Amino acid sequence: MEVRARAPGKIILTGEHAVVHGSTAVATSIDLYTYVFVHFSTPSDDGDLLTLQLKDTALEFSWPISRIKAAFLESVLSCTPTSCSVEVAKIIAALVEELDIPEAKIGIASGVSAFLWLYSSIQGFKPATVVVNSELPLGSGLGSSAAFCVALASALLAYTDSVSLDLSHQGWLSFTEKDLELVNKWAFEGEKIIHGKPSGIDNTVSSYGNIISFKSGNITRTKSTLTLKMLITNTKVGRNTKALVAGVGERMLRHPEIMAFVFSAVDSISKELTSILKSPTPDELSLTEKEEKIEELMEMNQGLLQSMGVSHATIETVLRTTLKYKLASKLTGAGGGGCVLTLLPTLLSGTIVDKVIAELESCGFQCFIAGIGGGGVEVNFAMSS
Ligand SMILES: Nc1ncnc2c1ncn2[C@@H]1O[C@H](COP(=O)(O)OP(=O)(O)O)[C@@H](O)[C@H]1O
Ligand SMILES: C[C@@](O)(CCOP(=O)(O)O)CC(=O)O
Ligand SMILES: [Mg+2]
Repeated sequence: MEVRARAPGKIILTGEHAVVHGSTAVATSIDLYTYVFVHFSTPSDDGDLLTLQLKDTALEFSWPISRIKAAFLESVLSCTPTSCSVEVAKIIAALVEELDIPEAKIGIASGVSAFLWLYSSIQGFKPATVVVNSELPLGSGLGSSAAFCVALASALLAYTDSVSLDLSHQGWLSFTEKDLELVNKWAFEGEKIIHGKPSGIDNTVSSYGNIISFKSGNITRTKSTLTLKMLITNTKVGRNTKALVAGVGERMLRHPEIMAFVFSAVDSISKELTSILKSPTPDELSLTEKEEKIEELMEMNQGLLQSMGVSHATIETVLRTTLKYKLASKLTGAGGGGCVLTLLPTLLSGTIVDKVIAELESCGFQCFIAGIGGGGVEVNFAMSS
């Protein structure tokens, strides 16, 4: 029995961090995917191992099923999405500790922990080989952690009675709305292990795709009347979402009144963006006006993110560089390095785009334009690894 799942990454247009504290955020899927392939062992297969191959980091881990059973003491198998208890988190941490992950790749430990929780909760103690690879840069603000959890939850649920999928379907297949809700809830449990306190926006966009407005777990799908073109610049400065989210939480505790105003301003920015995206765009003039308004909202959001303490010297360099070409930018995701978005207005000449990309790349950054607003997670029963 084999299945492959693919889940998209995302960009947050407005509202990161503030969304963790109850503000509205607007995000959209991008056409870069994380793939999870699962081969469930059959009696004819040799061995009794659970193997995890992480292609992006060239790491492979194997556990004898007996070792996992002995560590967990009792089954955590569950039909409904469940949070990892403190006791089980300790057991998983001990299993991960034994792996001796090299210090340079230690960020992967949280992903392996999320894997162990999702695997044992959805599949129990069964031998299998799980292979993960991604088109997304890891830890850069494009939601690789959520895409990992969504693809993993989807592949692990695919053959269970909890979802209804046509197993004879050839090619990529979507889940029903009800099944997507289940996938999304399981993925959120994985994100909790990786992020500590996720808002849930990343796993929701990765599950459902498209453009969404998200506030305190409530999702509004937004049908945009304009096609946004965003340049994504990866500063290549690695960072960790969990630490950045915790940092904003601490600033909130130190300055509750001020931060409440900051979060409320972000909420208004996201609401205004949603209404701009939804309103009709009858002609070129209104398109230009809308793009100018979006640029202003992005600049204001960036200022507020700076006040939350999540910008970075490299992000400021991208902002300064794009401003020379009269282009507006903001960080996307957790910040502290990672990726920056620059709106490329529809009427902007290709020469300017080429020039700005060349200047950003001369600073050592990596630029790309991803397709945005595509569909969410899908599974495929016909593709081998
Ligand atoms: N393809 C992958 N393989 C292994 N672990 C992954 C993969 N994608 C994400 N992860 C896990 O997610 C972490 C990155 O998540 P995070 O800091 O939230 O950044 P982002 O979600 O913006 O990429 C990685 O350090 C790792 O633990
Ligand atoms: C900072 C935050 O708003 C987004 C984090 O996104 P990413 O992991 O940096 O891709 C956190 C969250 O919403 O859970
Ligand atoms: Mg993440």
